[in-house]
Amino acid sequence: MPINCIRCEKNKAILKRPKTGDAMCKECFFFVFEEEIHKTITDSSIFKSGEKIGIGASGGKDSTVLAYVLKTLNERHNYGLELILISVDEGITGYRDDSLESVKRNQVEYNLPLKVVTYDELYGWTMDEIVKKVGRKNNCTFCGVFRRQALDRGGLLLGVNKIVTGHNADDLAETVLMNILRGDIGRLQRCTSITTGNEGAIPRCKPFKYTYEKEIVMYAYFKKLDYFSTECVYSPNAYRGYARAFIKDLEAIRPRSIIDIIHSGEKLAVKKDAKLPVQGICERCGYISSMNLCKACNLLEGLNRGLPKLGIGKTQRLRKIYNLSPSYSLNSSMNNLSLTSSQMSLNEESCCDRGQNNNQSCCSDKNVSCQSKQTSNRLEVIPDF
Ligand SMILES: Nc1ncnc2c1ncn2[C@@H]1O[C@H](COP(=O)(O)OP(=O)(O)OP(=O)(O)O)[C@@H](O)[C@H]1O
Repeated sequence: MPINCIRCEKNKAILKRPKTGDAMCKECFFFVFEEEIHKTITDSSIFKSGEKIGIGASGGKDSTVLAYVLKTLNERHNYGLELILISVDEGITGYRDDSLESVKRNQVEYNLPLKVVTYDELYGWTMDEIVKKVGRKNNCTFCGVFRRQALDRGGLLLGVNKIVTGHNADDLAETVLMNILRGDIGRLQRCTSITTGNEGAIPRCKPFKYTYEKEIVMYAYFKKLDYFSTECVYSPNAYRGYARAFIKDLEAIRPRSIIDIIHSGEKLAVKKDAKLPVQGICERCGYISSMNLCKACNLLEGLNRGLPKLGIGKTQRLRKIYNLSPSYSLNSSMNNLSLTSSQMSLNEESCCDRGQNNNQSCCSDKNVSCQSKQTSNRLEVIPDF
């Protein structure tokens, strides 16, 4: 016998909410799904009116739904935000080129500006080329490190105040679990925060922190959103895959498990005297780093020197073996970061526009290009945006 929607009590229920098991009609599901995200946003005061927000848009389901829902909520609740899509093209043939086509269609559909930054322009390497060099085993390390930085670089070029990503509750629960398994208390402490990166780079926010992946898929399906759903052609992160499978098993028995793991992660406190990595900046490119050289610079140096394993694993030890000093000057595209697609040079943007503390003196005029050689390859971090 058909049952009625638990919320409106009028329409026929056509779905069962994965998160709660509630039987609902389509319209009520859309509304509660969106309003739960609105509550997450307002409870944690993620945004301030007038801010420019970059949406990390990969063309996948999470970021497509994120763009659609943020646009909806921005209009419905008058957030007063300027929304921009930022896509990173890692240079993965048969994967990112196709997913970027979805982003471009959504850009038109949602009437939002789009900025695409590419690994090729930023680092002088595409992922296809990197995989040829390093093989399939460690390529996810390169991709993850470069993507994180590339999104920040795109955000800096556009002058965004924050970047939002489509990381969802399942992703967070996996990350909590992985950090526990690795005993990584530094990351464990940070990973459940809805906003990260306040200490240096552009703050990153996760409005889907409590949103279940299954509900995102359901929402995208019933809204008929245009997204790309193929897995990356290069080997997936195996370790995360096991954590994911374990969490899916737990969810099947008890859907609350996902939220419970996130809440446990939030409640885990780190002893005051525990030694945590100290956040500084990379002495080569200026990006946030707890070491002299950031991970991206290490990986890039390895690639450019024909030592692709240099940045993987125990970097410091490998640098000693290869007798490499952190101040070695890298003659690569990192030293001349210039985004041809926008005709904007990071060199100018970074040292002139953003006023990083230790570069304050390099120039004060917003429109003047700073010629300082020393700072020319620095990615500006924004201590207080
Ligand atoms: N190439 C990219 N360009 C811009 N943003 C990206 C890119 N890849 C990932 N992101 C951002 O990081 C989030 C998490 O990425 P992840 O690789 O885990 O993919 P996912 O969980 O499949 O998400 P999606 O379904 O949006 O692709 C995405 O939702 C998106 O906001």
